[in-house]
Amino acid sequence: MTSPIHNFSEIGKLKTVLLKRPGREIENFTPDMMPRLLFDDIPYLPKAQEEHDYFANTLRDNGVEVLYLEKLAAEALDAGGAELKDKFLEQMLTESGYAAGSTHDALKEYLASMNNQDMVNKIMEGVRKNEIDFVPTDLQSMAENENYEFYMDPMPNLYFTRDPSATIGEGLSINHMTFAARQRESLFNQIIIEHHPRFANQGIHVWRDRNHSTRIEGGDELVLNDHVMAIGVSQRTSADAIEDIARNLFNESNYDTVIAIRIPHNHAMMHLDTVFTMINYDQFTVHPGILGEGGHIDTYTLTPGEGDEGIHIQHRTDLKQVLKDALHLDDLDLIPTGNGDPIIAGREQWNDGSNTLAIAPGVVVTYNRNYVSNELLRQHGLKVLEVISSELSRGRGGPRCMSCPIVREDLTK
Ligand SMILES: NC(=O)NCCC[C@H](N)C(=O)O
Repeated sequence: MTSPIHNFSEIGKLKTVLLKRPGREIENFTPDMMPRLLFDDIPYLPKAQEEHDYFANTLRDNGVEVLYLEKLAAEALDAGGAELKDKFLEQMLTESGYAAGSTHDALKEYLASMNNQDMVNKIMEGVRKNEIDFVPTDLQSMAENENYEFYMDPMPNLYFTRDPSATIGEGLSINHMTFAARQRESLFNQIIIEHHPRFANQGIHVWRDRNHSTRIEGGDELVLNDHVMAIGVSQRTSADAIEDIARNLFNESNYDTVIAIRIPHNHAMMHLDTVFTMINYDQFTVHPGILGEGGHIDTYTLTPGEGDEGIHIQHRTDLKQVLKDALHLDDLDLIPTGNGDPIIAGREQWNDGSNTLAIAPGVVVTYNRNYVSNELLRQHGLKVLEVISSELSRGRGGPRCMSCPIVREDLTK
């Protein structure tokens, strides 16, 4: 049986990818909600959709099948029938703060009356109070949220499909994410894997599910090859979650090495892939701002062994040598974002200059606005496909963040 998920590298020719076309959720909020929703500005939706379609078409033009999260979620619900729709709604409402009570009942009636696609879109874009003709009588609505406009918040970060789940080999992690603004997102991934005809009952391994208190996000999970991963210890991914997934991978898959890389814990660099990506067999982008004196950074290589609960950990700080050893390479090209200039590097990293999506070894998709980093990539021999990025970048994510690979061809060397 061919697995519907097959992803053994960061750079193998991309065959199928999961995207989310930005919808009303990216403009259904006010400036004072932005920090909590992890946005830095209010995007202009028609332009963001145009840019996203350009991104999707760039992938299609290069032989990639594009799947859409919102469509798969509705199809999964169609496949699961009335029972699944009810179960999903109960879970979504509970995770939105309404486990029971009159507001729960009104929201459930409102959402359940829609067809599955409309319901999925509505949940994603958020439910405002003025949409439902109902006067709440429960204490939560009366005493806590009286002046708040929303019953259910929008989920504007959904177009960063990289993060709520991450494909690894012929399986995936379905992630418990850090901030409330994103925690409901992975429920869509869960119903797709469990109920969509393309994925359900196909023996897909879930290396780690979303029912955890410890945190991990896909932007930190890099599949370097068919047995080595790199995972960021970051604002969004905790060390205990890395140990947990490493243990599961060591026990249940061919993965035998996880390199945990500690990066600064801040909004601009919230995931490892905002500062470090693999783009060819022996080439990586790296933001100079994560490297200390002499190019050092804390790395912890986890392998099966006799340490804590069967894991051996080696601490080293020479990133280049750590990668060369793990990938059995004689040399390695670490390409600095912004060509190492501190002002350009800081500026371009902010707009995802390090966040490249490799669609084949040495072929990358990047934002056009990062022209210094793009030119440098070309000088280092890469083929760079630029996509437009004025509105999409306001959410603080680039081409890798906006894509979840489902199938990549295996590497040939
Ligand atoms: N992999 C990524 O780095 N994704 C970007 C996520 C941006 C989003 N606004 C967030 O803060 O979660």
